[in-house]
Amino acid sequence: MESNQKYAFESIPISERDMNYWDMFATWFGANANNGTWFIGGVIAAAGFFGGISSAVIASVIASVIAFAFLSMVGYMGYQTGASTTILSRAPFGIRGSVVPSVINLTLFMGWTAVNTFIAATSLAYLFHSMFGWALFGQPGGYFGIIVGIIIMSILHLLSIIAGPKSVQIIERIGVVLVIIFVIIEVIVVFRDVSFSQIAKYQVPMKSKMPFGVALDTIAAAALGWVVGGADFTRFTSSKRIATQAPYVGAILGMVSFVIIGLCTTLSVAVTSGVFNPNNSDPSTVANKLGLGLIAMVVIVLTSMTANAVNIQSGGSALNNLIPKISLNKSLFIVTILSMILTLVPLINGSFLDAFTAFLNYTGMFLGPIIAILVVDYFGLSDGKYDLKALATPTGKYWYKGGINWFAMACIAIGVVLYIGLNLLPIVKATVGATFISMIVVAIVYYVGSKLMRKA
Ligand SMILES: O=c1cc[nH]c(=O)[nH]1
Repeated sequence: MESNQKYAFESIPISERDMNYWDMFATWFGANANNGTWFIGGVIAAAGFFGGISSAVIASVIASVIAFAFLSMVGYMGYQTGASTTILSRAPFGIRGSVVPSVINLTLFMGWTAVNTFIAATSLAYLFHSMFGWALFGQPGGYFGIIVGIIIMSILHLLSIIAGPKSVQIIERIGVVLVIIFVIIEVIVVFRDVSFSQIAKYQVPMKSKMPFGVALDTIAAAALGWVVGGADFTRFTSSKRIATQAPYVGAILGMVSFVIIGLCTTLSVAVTSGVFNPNNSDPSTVANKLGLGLIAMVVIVLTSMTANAVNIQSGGSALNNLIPKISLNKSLFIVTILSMILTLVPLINGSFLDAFTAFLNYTGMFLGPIIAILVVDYFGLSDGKYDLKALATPTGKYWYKGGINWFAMACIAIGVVLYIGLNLLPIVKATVGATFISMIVVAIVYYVGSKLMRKA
């Protein structure tokens, strides 16, 4: 425990770190191979094809190769210091200023937990419909099945975090093997009905076409959403390779494979029904339309558990930084319950796709600048070393002015304004997207500005 009462935090000593290579691979594969990614694959299927290759696949490979390089970097920071991402954010943003990235992390991870839970609950509602004849969501009386689904998923989430990081570790170890087996079965079923060439030849209707840069931004937002949880897990690892390589490989494979599954299943429905509707990209609806039944529903529930175990642990770590008095295990419990309540929002809001798109924009806008600042501060301005005592010491070097580094805050604001502005330019939307450009600009401004201020 790095002590200074109010701002004390736990740095995991090397002797207590027990996450091996497979754990890290499974954690990040399981995190990314999830319902949300599947849904995104279906949505960005609208980007069409480029030279016979799906633009969604190209976008997912490019964006995840770039974005997950930051997961490795943040992973390295966690391994070196034994501290969580939000604790590390005290160095660039200030001990009090770290409240900003912590609140963003907390809302982000609770939001993702809600997204994955909602999709899984929709699947359970389909099962209840076929088993007990309960109405589906969208039909009169359809709230009952989905609410029961949300409660069941939340109980499963509580079980998966019951022993804190230890039970998350067990869930990932077992869950990922099951996910891989079921997904293989599912892919076989999809390609029994529709051939690969039928999918590859499918022309997305002009009115539904998604520009390439938007597809890139969508994957970037999803991938960067994991980056801010990186150190929360690698602080339990004992080698550089486990902390950097395993998350990178696992995350890319999980993300790209589930984008491909979402893409293929959504396009299969479009090929067989003649109607392309990204609103119906959610795995439950698609699986049901393709007659995948029980297998798909099991995959959806399992992937929701493996992804949400990671979401809840990262959300819990953020809450822990905000209110250090609450233990990590209590924080996990609170985050699970709050996420369950948040899952009810799409029931009121009406369109799940609209709520999800707005949420992705929120995450893309804030995460790019925060991650750029975190990484530049550690590797560029601090030579890859933080003073752990000072991270918990008011009056120390991470206290800045009143506990806040206002320059880092201004850089977040620059990044957000830039992201919004770039999104207004059709050329950016059609090509590189706004996320990575705003990250590069923020990184340069923060690096140069900080150097100049240190000299002055
Ligand atoms: O893509 C993401 C990022 C964070 N959490 C998720 O569930 N999905």
